[in-house]
Amino acid sequence: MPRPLVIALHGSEHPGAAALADELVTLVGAELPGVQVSTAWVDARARAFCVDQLPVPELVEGEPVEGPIRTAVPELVEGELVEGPIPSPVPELVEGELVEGPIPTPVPEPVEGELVEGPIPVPVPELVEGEFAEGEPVGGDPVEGPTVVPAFLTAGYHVLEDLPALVDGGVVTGHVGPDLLDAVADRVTEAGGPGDAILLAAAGSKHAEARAEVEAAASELGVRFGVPVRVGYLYGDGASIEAAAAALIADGARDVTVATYFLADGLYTARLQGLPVARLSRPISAHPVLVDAIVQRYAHSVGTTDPLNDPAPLGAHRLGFAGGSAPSQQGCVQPVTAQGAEEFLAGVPAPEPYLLGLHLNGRRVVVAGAGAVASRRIPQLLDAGARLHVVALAASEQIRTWAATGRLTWTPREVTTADLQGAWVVLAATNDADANAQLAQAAEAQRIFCVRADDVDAGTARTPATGRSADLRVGVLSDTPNPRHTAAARTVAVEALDAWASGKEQP
Ligand SMILES: C[C@@]1(CC(=O)O)c2cc3[nH]c(cc4nc(cc5[nH]c(cc(n2)[C@H]1CCC(=O)O)[C@@](C)(CC(=O)O)[C@@H]5CCC(=O)O)C(CC(=O)O)=C4CCC(=O)O)c(CCC(=O)O)c3CC(=O)O
Ligand SMILES: NC(=O)C1=CN([C@@H]2O[C@H](COP(=O)(O)OP(=O)(O)OC[C@H]3O[C@@H](n4cnc5c(N)ncnc54)[C@H](O)[C@@H]3O)[C@@H](O)[C@H]2O)C=CC1
Repeated sequence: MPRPLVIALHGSEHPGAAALADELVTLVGAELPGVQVSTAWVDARARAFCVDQLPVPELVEGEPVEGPIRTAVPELVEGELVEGPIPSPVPELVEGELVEGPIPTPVPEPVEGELVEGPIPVPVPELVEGEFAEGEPVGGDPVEGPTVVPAFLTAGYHVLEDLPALVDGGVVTGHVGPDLLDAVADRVTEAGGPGDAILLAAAGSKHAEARAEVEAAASELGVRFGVPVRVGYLYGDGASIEAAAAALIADGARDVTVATYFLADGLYTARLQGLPVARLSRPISAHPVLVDAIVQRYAHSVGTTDPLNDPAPLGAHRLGFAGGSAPSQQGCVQPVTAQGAEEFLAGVPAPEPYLLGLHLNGRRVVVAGAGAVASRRIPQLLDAGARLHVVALAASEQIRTWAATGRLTWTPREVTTADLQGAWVVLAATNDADANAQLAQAAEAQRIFCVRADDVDAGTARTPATGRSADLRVGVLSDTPNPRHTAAARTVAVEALDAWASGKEQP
């Protein structure tokens, strides 16, 4: 029974918000066959408007949600597209009983009036004020509660306080914002930008950390497009959008593109129309990058055995550009140059790796590739208690066995930088140098240590030969990486320590 997915959106009285919710349910649902996907709006007044069509006061960020969170799942009719945000009760299904009324997806080919066979999917949850309903599937395993993916650009009030307080018995993943720069950049290009400067238009927040996320997005956009970028806020502290536009113009910009840092059109984006700029990019909307970010977070959450204790879900993790042209200083450790080698040979001491014992118990470690190298290193990571996520096109028999017995998760597909979400360490051990390079670069940007199996100097860590003697752990690296020499030295060290220990024990 796959865990249901709830995509949490801010919500707005503007029809753009409901349209986005519908599109996301369709597009994300298509990526996650068999998973019940719904949306929920966090903002109470926006929801009230959409559900009841009542006028609402202007939205004010930072106010608690009152009343129930409602999913935007409308009455479900088999064979018809979901339209509109109005929820309606869906009958509970009982195995062996006649199905009456509308049939909730994803019942496999349900026919009204016929007996339901096989496992019964959890019904669309009946909503309880202040929490998500917990469904008990009839005759199946208990459902652990939904995975809630906050479709928010920054971790401000709603993501950090509001949403976690509302979710009971499920898991809230990290917000999607850190993954969406590619989508924002696409929208800028699509609009004919960037021109000679970019004005990044964001909602704003009272949380300084949330504003820092926007500033970081701005600087990454600047790197990508090579033009000045300023942030302008439509709400909250920080420079207003009008002030930021004026500042860009005062700096000489004459061909400004507004990069709209919103998921959908809403109350705020209307204000962008009056700005003295050359062009506006459209909101991110249902960009494939957003769909992928939601799918990835869901996939990670169901891959965890202990989701509520997962150190990752609420974290904000900035991802680099997937396939983008980041500058070299954002990449990994500089490759060894001819000059570097000469210096080394001339006796200039080279910086050496710092040996550290990592406590990985319960921490997410991502392994890209599942061949010989991954298979050799995974046992030590399992011994350390790491929560292992393997992403690889094909996996060794050993790794498939570990996956089958729940020791780790294996996702059989190409690795992407989004897989780094929540990781503390990544092993780039595919035999695809480009994939390894992209991972290493994105890991560098997020300060996740990365071992590159195919190019030690392009990673930020390397793997020692390890061994144990009684209560001692031995790790050996060599100044010039040399696995055989290193492994042999490890064996010598372990034997010497064993002899030393047995010598001490003798009277
Ligand atoms: C730089 C380093 C970076 C990193 O961390 O990945 C790295 C890099 C490379 N290894 C290569 C080959 C092999 N490495 C092994 C074995 C080990 N390799 C390990 C560490 C390191 N390997 C890091 C250096 C640590 C240091 O010395 O300071 C050990 C110690 C730890 C571990 O991996 O668990 C482990 C001993 C395990 C044990 O016995 O306990 C075998 C043997 C086998 O596979 O059975 C082979 C193949 C057969 C052979 O050649 O002997 C290649 C060539 C690839 C190619 O040809 O394309 C590269 C790439 C390159 O050199 O650039
Ligand atoms: N550091 C070390 O000790 C060693 C490093 N190497 C290097 O490490 C790399 C891996 O070596 P092996 O494990 O022996 O290779 P392998 O061929 O046994 O396994 C490669 C794995 O990468 C996966 N893969 C390939 N492209 C992928 C992509 N885009 N996304 C996700 N998965 C992908 C494959 O499905 C497979 O699981 C090689 O490039 C090799 O040069 C090789 C031997 C030892």
